[in-house]
Amino acid sequence: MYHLGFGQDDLGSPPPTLALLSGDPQRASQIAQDYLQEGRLLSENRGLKSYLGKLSNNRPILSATSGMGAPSLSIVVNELVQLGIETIIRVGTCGSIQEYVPVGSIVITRAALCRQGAANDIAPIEYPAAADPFLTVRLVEAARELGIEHYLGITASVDTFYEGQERTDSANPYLIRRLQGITREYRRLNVLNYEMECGTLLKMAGVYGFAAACVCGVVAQRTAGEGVIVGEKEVAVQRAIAVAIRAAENVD
Ligand SMILES: O=P(O)(O)O[C@H]1O[C@H](CO)[C@@H](O)[C@H]1O
Ligand SMILES: O=c1cc[nH]c(=O)[nH]1
Repeated sequence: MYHLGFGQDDLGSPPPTLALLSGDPQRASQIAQDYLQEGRLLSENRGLKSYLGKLSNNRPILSATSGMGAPSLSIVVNELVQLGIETIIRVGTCGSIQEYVPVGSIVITRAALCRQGAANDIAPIEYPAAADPFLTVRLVEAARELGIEHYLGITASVDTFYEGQERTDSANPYLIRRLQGITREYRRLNVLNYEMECGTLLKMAGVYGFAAACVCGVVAQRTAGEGVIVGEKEVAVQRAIAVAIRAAENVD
């Protein structure tokens, strides 16, 4: 595969049909090293690290990198599906929009408000960005079993970390009118969190015919400020990974 940098022949027998997909290549490594058996690097191309390993039930699994944002994710997901991947769990980070969703907890997406340009190349804007219900229930069950504080709900997937998530403490303090007040509006609409890949992933799943779901560790609390709470990020990420791994182990 041109962008992933590996192909069918690298995947062994039986090949994996399941992938965990992280925005951050470091997280893809962490999953392979700390949570998979026999994890080995398949490729590192354009910063996209991909690992092959096994779950505790011996099932093969990929730990891959989407990169940040929907355009990069769309390329990676397309190539993963060409390689036979049938189930994708995004393991991400996010910013909370609701006061009751604290930093350190996790958000499991049941559907996404998809404000992403790349998704419009794949399906009409009205096309639903819905998570696979069975996979999503697996994530919720995993969080319950592991005793991890979790919230199930709607995620806002947008194209920019700063302007699109209504951040003004950045190189661009000016927000165009349609983004001024958008976080408050989403809060009122019961949207739980902001991130940058899930909506496009879920639309691709509907169109291509694979199962997808998303779990994100909360690293920012947008009712309190704009910044990422770096000191609590690792805990949030580890919780999201643990839940994704447990859910993956229970996929049929
Ligand atoms: O931590 P990851 O998976 O990259 O996810 C979130 O973090 C990045 C922004 O900091 C975006 O990709 C966003 O979706
Ligand atoms: O606030 C945040 C934190 C992580 N990722 C995002 O997209 N937004």
